[in-house]
Amino acid sequence: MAGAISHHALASTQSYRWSAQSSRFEKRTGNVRWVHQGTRCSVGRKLGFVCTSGSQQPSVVEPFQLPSDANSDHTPKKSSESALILIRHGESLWNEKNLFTGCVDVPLTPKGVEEAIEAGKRICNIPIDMIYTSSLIRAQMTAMLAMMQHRRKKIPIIMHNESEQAHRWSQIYSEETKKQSIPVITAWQLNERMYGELQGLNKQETADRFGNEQVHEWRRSYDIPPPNGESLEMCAERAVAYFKEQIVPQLVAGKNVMVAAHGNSLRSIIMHLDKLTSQEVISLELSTGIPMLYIFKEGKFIRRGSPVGPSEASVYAYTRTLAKYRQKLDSMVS
Ligand SMILES: O=C(O)[C@@H](CO)OP(=O)(O)O
Repeated sequence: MAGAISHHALASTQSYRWSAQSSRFEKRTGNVRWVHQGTRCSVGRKLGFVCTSGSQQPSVVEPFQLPSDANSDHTPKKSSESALILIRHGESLWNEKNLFTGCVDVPLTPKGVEEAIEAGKRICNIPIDMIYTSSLIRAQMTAMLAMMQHRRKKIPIIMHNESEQAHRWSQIYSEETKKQSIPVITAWQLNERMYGELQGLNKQETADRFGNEQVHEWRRSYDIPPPNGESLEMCAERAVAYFKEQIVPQLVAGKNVMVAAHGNSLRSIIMHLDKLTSQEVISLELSTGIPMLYIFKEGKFIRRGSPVGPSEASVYAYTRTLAKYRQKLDSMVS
């Protein structure tokens, strides 16, 4: 039953608890709100995650092959279980100015840099084998800054496959060095939705001009595109297709993957993972710089919220492998 759920999460250092009495998550912090409806939790504004039913309570699952040494490479396992971390980039300069950004390539603000570093601290105990980012610098900065916090200290390295020459010129000729690195794949398919003629316009001024309702429809509806831009549905056609074709096979192979992308490209992926309807996705909002963890197990994605901090126990108890990996890291330090 839904009342059995107790999840920790999300957008701040506080934890949130499911209340059986009120049938909803009761705490609200900053711009995060959770609303529960029925056994499948839906989505309030600034969603941290969609909660799960009682059958998906945090659990320690059967072990599979553990990394024998956390200092060694995190060898992908023949397992049906792996971790997926989704993270929206930290605040960008145009988020700060409240401008429609879409595919315009703007960097993070100092606050966005802080958010990325903070996000990295939260996931610093989770082994990551591969990173996918969009082709936009705000997502790439976020991924890199977050990885700088990882306790394992592997180096994220961007794979340059844009031409045969770029690929050849970036070869690494040391297996040992390769083992100490994490491949970063950049893909335009994970870019923010193209906002068309709204790109560069102020969101408030646009709402004043066209009305709140119209602008909300452009920003959050599933199938209504902004003028000459992409609807969420159009964005999903490329982002979800890429996710299924390129990222899922890595998870199936037992690799742990981080995806650093954007509000709307991630909304479309979360809509797919959580099987949200086109109505439900309207109220799905993602905060900047908040990592969300899914466990991929036996072909299913199980939402596990966000590590509140590096020392939080619950996320690492979701699978025995994550717990063991963290123990190894702890023992290396002590
Ligand atoms: O401007 C954008 O590109 C996006 C994300 O910042 O805005 P919105 O939240 O309105 O989809």
